[in-house]
Amino acid sequence: MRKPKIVVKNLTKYFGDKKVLDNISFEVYEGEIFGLLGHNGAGKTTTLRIIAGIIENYDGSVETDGKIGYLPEERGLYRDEKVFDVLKFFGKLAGVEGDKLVDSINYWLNKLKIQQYKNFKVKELSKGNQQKVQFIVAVIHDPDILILDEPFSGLDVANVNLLKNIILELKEKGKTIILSTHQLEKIEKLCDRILILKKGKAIHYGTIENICRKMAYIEYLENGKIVKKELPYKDALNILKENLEHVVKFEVRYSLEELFLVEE
Ligand SMILES: Nc1ncnc2c1ncn2[C@@H]1O[C@H](COP(=O)(O)OP(=O)(O)OP(=O)(O)O)[C@@H](O)[C@H]1O
Repeated sequence: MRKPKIVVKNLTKYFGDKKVLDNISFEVYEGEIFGLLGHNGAGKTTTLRIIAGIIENYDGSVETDGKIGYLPEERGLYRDEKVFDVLKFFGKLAGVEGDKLVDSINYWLNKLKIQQYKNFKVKELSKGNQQKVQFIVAVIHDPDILILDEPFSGLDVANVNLLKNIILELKEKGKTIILSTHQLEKIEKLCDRILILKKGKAIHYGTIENICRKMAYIEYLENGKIVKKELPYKDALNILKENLEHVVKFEVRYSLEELFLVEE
């Protein structure tokens, strides 16, 4: 049995009269990357803020087991201070001291490829690099559970990949990661399981394979020309059988897109 590190049961949250979370339940296991998906306003940030302990007033129960690191959606750092000093400040706040803190800061600055900005003021950094500093704030105290609200927003492709690899490495180390995004293509290959929120309701919960329609991408030769198609798995399989010697490429894919984008 895998150990749950986050257990959310019947979570309901109102802001005034407005119900923004409606009876949400899910678990996140140790060593798992869990994705919260949904359009703007679906309730992702509210869910993460509750798990992080920032919002305390809600119905239902939320249990976490371990030290938490949190990357908020609204990034906020001391802009006039130097990167190193900001990290030292937040590290101390999170209970890390002395050489251990300095080592941790340097480790993460190198890892995120921003060591050269160590003595720059935060405001002198690009938005993407500021975001990396904020990410370091979330991991500086070596948390067991990492809560990342829209970690990829504002990053270019190279940095999205850099951060993805770091998240995968943290998972390998047994960390539990929950992240939110409204850009499903960013997490399709990253998350072990997902929860799709729609207007405060959980509409799908499980592995991407179970939630999504199984599709296939196929490339085959027809009359000397290459035909490229993405179609339902079963149909692709038929083409594969009929054109076995002409098939160049066959890949199984999962279409989250359709399901995610459907509006009532
Ligand atoms: N402090 C607040 N006071 C009142 N309403 C709020 C507050 N915080 C969030 N809401 C409302 O709750 C709903 C859910 O917001 P939330 O930020 O959780 O969604 P989200 O899925 O994270 O969206 P986004 O991708 O835009 O951040 C929205 O309708 C939002 O306007």
